[in-house]
Amino acid sequence: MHNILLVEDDDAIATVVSAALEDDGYSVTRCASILERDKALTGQSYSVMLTDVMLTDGDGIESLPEVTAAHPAMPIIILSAQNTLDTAVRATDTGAFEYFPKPFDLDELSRAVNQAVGTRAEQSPDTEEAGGGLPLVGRSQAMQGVYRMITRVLRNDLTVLVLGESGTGKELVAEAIHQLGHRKSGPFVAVNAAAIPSDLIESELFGHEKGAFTGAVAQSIGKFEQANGGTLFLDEIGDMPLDAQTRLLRALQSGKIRRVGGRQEIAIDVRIVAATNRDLRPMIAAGTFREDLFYRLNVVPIEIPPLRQRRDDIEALAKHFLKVATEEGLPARQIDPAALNILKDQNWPGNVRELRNAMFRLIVMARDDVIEADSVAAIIEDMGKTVSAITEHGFGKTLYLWLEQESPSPGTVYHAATSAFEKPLFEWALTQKGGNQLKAAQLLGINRNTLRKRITELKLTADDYGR
Ligand SMILES: Nc1ncnc2c1ncn2[C@@H]1O[C@H](COP(=O)(O)OP(=O)(O)OP(=O)(O)O)[C@@H](O)[C@H]1O
Repeated sequence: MHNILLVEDDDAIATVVSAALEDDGYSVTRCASILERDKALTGQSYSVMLTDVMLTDGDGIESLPEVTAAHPAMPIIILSAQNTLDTAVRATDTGAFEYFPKPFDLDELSRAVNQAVGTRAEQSPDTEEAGGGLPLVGRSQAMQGVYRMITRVLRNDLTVLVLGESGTGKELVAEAIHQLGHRKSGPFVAVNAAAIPSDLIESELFGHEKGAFTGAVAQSIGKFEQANGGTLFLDEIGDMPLDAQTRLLRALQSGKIRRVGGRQEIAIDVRIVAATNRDLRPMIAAGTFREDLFYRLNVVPIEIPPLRQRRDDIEALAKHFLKVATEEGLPARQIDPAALNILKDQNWPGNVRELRNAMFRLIVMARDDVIEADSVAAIIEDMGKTVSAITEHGFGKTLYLWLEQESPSPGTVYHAATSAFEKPLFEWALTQKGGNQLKAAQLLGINRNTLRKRITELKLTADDYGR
């Protein structure tokens, strides 16, 4: 059962609030002063703390930084009769989860408590989840900040822009906003602007009517319409071509879309969450990203710090991935503390995704049940070689390393090496061109028949890249 700490010196309010919370199935510990609060907090943990601001023995906000430092995972909800901007700002500055000016609506307060309990990091020593089984692991101060921002957008439809390096968990945050928010019964639809050929983006977003362009053999419903009533996640927004940006802006401004080749305007009801790993400001300056679209999207920015700035999360994440791997059918493994320490020392340029991949590799390679420090050191060295080879020595040196590692048998070296680089190259070109071999060949600057022949030899299926 969740225990709520209620710090309120007005007896009437305290009685009404605790009755409402008890009705919701919580147990409530009441106190009427800062002194009592501090006593109640000693050696005890609570799922949520609700606190008044003006208490008989002082200011309830002033001493919050100490409370947060001692109980970083406990969301704090501030109840205040001083409805000034200053109190709201001070409350927000202390990192409070929510701020309720008095008089407040009890139903709203109880919803906020439910959400705070759901979003709170679990106290399990191994992994923590941000409510509803969502695998957002990590209890660092930095992630607490991210969770708090998430909770601020759950009960509204404000547009969110999730920022962070590649692999930091932007898509997971978008999913959390959807699944914990009031649109959770609607669809969650994701579009990756970087993965769609630029001439298809508009049709992908807005759909098209039959015959709208060559190849439009049937009517198609776009992502906006698919996401109706739910959330549309626009990933890699910085990679969207300018004309698509213009149409997107128009749709966001008017709340209506028009299918490509269509006449009718269709009203849409979607919450937008956009994400990018690019710095959009220089792109605005360079004219490759529309400034007005940026302001439309950047209503609530949520920035996820890179993993190297929240090393406290590495252990929980590593253990979480051991569990995920077992759920996916891989053997159960433990990790040695010395091995964990090596993981904690790394810089992880590919962030959580890179750590996840490293953990899966370690699980597959481990000789016994425990992942030891020497295996971690070996794969770190390996990963380091690839990254530094590419950044420091370029492609040629990377190829040398590849040859050293693979040592193809004599007489097959040329064939092995060209196949090794042709395969990802062709996959990339086909993805860029939606599986269209002619366009992929034009992009590469090679003959279409050569491409077709090599696709067969390399056992690639062009259709896999079409949409
Ligand atoms: N806090 C986290 N807890 C658990 N798993 C995480 C967390 N953050 C990221 N991951 C995992 O790391 C991987 C990358 O996350 P995700 O795809 O959300 O990153 P991203 O920032 O959207 O990346 P990109 O910019 O490359 O699209 C996924 O497998 C995701 O499940």
